[in-house]
Amino acid sequence: MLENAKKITVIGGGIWGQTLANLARRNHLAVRVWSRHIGEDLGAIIADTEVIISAVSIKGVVPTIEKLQQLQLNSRIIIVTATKGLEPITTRTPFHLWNQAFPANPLVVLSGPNLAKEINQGLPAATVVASYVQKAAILLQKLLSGESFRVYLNSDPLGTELGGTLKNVMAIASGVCDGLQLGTNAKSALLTRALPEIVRVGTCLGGCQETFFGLSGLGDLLATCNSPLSRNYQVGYQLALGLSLPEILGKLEGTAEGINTTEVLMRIAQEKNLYVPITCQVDRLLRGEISPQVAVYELMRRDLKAEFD
Ligand SMILES: NC(=O)C1=CN([C@@H]2O[C@H](COP(=O)(O)OP(=O)(O)OC[C@H]3O[C@@H](n4cnc5c(N)ncnc54)[C@H](O)[C@@H]3O)[C@@H](O)[C@H]2O)C=CC1
Ligand SMILES: O=C(CO)COP(=O)(O)O
Repeated sequence: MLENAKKITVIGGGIWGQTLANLARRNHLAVRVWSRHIGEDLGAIIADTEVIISAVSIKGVVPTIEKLQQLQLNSRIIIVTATKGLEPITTRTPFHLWNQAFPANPLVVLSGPNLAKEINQGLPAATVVASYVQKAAILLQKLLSGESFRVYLNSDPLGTELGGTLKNVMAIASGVCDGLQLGTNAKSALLTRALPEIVRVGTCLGGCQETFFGLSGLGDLLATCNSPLSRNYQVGYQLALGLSLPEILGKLEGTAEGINTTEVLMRIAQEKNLYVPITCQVDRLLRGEISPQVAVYELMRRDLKAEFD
């Protein structure tokens, strides 16, 4: 099978795009990385490509799609989306946007607990490739799997994508929890309550409940909410230390998608009448309306309720 994928093009030269390219190179595949800064002709690069992996941040998804639409993409090319975010204007996920633009191409979502820096060090990690086109997901599984990178299949691309997207909001909350030194009980309560919030939103947007308990859901929630390597966690942590958002973003390496996701998710929640208490406090905090301490207080003083309802 591997020999059939002669060429992979990764779009997005950030740390995640580079990491995915390295994983494919470890399997001796011919990989090109294209980013808007390199000035190379994307049309020439994808001329004989069989797989395109999009690893741009959410703000780059629509521009990337528009660029590829001008290039009359061959419908046999497998498109893989590795972005974790919600498009601000349409509130849609990257899977929706890619599917709408290229309905004839096999489309795969790649998402999981994948802190790029750890993967680049060769530390063991696992991820999920999800698609309605099983053959395409199986090919991706073979192309990227290796000794230190284990790739699982899933047939729920939307749920796989939403788990990775929604946990970024929770990672900001988790960073606040650690930055304020609220303790292990608080952290455990936060992460455990974060999961049903993710499931509530994720199933409403079309994901399967089961998916959110897997690697791309709970797995990524645990990784991102517990690691200083996560940019989203760092945003929350540093807000708790008293830094302002512009100060934090000025020094942050790469994108913290949870900031945009929180804003978009609040609009979705209002429109669909979804109960999202943690997201709501993260939103008020990011807007500068409340302090981290008040966000915690507001979460604790809500009406008492049953654990499962
Ligand atoms: N860094 C990580 O550990 C992981 C990141 N991700 C996700 O992958 C995506 C990219 O993450 P990183 O590489 O870390 O971010 P990054 O900030 O390092 O890179 C973002 C990339 O998107 C491109 N981009 C941004 N706006 C664009 C535009 N308008 N047109 C074309 N390209 C544009 C940038 O040039 C850059 O190549 C994010 O959605 C992130 O959540 C997923 C798994 C792991
Ligand atoms: O998605 C990630 C790990 O799975 C990366 O998290 P950050 O974007 O918060 O760095």
